[in-house]
Amino acid sequence: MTELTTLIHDASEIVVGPGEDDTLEQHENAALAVVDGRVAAVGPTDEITEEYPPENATHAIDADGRSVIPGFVDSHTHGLFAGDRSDEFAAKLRGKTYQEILAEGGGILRTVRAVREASSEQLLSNLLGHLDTMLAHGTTTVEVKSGYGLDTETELRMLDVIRQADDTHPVDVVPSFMGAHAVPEGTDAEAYTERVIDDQLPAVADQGIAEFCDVFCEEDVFSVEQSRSILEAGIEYGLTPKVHAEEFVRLGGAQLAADLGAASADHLLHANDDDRAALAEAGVTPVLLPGTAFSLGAEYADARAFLDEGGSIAVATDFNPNCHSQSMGFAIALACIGMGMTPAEALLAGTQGGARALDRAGESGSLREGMAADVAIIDAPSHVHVPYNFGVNTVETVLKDGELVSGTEESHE
Ligand SMILES: N=CN[C@@H](CCC(=O)O)C(=O)O
Ligand SMILES: [Zn+2]
Repeated sequence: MTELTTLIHDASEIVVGPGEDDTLEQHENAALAVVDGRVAAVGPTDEITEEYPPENATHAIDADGRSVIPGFVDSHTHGLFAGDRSDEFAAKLRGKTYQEILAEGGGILRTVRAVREASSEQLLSNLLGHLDTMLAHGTTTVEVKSGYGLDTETELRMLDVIRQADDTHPVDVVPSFMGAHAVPEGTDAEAYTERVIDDQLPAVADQGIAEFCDVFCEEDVFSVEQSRSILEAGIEYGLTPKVHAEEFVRLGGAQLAADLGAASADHLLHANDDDRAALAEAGVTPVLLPGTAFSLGAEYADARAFLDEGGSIAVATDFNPNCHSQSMGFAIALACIGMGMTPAEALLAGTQGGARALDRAGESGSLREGMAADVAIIDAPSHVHVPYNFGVNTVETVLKDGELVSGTEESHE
């Protein structure tokens, strides 16, 4: 006999996921039953509690008029790093550009120096701290990239730390190899591309510690041809491609992502209609990162044009030393206020869309029957309060696989 572990009841609403025509499917005055870490039933409280009485539950949570949503799936972060680049934030405000800082050996290259010097223990402690913050803000699955090592030893060390974090922290951590995040000092893009393909990728594949392979396809970083050769080599090793595309200029990364059938193309600030059509046609999830545009003072990606293509899009934090926010709630607020998405569209993009970008749409990002019971309870009666309360964490309680992992039980007894 299966064991009922958790019952959430008397929620003002439970957001299940995308409904017909990509609207929001939700139940009002709702309950959700969890068996063995999975959603067993979701619907009106009176119906669900008839089948699953609260007194039989191992753990009953009275949501008491609050909104219940799927845990956020943050599908693009560089959340493992060391050092402090807050002075670059100030320099950018005085007019320095991101590319100027990188060309002077700052930016990514500065974080590379700090990561190479940091011990694995220090790196793990940094990442676990960020995961705690993410979890408290409702994120239950997060992608973390390597890419601050730029040599085989440090890239492997980063991926090993990401694996350890996944093993020890309640948040699911999805590892992406990004040896091609920048060209390290003392070499050029062409020579370094060969090192990524000949040295780093075989070692990463040998350890089996990455799921995706990502490339910064950008002017003065990696060309479309170099990006293609890295991602094709990654595919040979079983790594699914992702592309940082059209962030500062329109170079062709989106078309490359479409050609390769990548899981996602990310940033896309300068993508045009042809790029959007190609991504939709190829089923590549566009991942929009409004926090990056916000922190760079750049123009936002054209979310409405992506939505008009009809496919699902993702919104993620891009948490990294240049975009220092772990909060999906804030990214969703920016998606609404900066990119004109509706709260429902932005919420779907931060849950189901993120899961698609990580090839996990059948596992997380919605609260349909059979999905992982990854749940955030909002301290407000509607999911609209997530972006409406921008800059404020509205997440009160988080469950991962049906287990309470953040927030207090007392508040719901
Ligand atoms: N654009 C490239 N990479 C990161 C920034 C990483 C950094 O500046 O450390 C991004 O996605 O925004
Ligand atoms: Zn990135």
